[in-house]
Amino acid sequence: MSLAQLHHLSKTYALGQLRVPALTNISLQLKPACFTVLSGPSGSGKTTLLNLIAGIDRPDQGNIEIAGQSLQRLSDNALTDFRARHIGYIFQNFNLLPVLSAYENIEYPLRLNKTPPVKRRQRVLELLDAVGLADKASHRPNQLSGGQRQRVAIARALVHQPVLVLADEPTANLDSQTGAQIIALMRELQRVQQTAFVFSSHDPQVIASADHLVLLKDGHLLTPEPIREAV
Ligand SMILES: Nc1ncnc2c1ncn2[C@@H]1O[C@H](COP(=O)(O)OP(=O)(O)OP(=O)(O)O)[C@@H](O)[C@H]1O
Repeated sequence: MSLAQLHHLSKTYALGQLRVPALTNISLQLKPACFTVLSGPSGSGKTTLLNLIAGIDRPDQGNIEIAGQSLQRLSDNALTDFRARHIGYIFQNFNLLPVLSAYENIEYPLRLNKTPPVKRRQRVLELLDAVGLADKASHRPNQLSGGQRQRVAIARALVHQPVLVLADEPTANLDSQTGAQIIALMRELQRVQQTAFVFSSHDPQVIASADHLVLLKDGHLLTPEPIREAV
């Protein structure tokens, strides 16, 4: 079974008169509850591909289907709504709201999708506990370490029970020990919540944890490794 299918995606950026081809003819299947890592040299198109899968940007050619929904067919508003309901995104710099506490940052997507207060509270407390931050609920981002901020970002990405969580270089701003803890945490959440994760990364620790390694070079897909069974 496939969770997401990418069909012949291409994307070119315009930079003044210059055209920069970022992705060329990418076709790929993403399996449910699987750890997929996009790797490749700087500028190979990893972030561009993540942004297309997330529906943050649209391809020039090709189509993406996630859980049976063709993203191409959705209007901009419907795409935003689809993203809010089905996709979680962990940004490289975490993108937490500085004036909100850890609790409020995690709760934010549930406020947006109008989850009733009692359910919101239950789910936020569950996630705070799952990422080991139950005692830091009232801390603001500037009162947390880098690894703790990353945990808040992970909890926020998972709180609305998306089918797919995307992360751009999830360990890039962490020391290697904290990075290893974050990978182990995401593995555990993947197992418990049955969510699929797709990361972009150069980090050998992240690459070693992949069920499915996808290599990009100059916007082209190199032959992917066979998919290992998800644990
Ligand atoms: N907004 C943009 N305008 C013009 N060119 C862009 C833009 N964003 C990315 N590019 C170009 O598209 C190509 C792919 O960029 P992308 O950021 O997807 O690569 P990446 O593999 O994520 O790189 P890195 O590992 O350095 O983050 C690069 O040549 C980059 O310079």
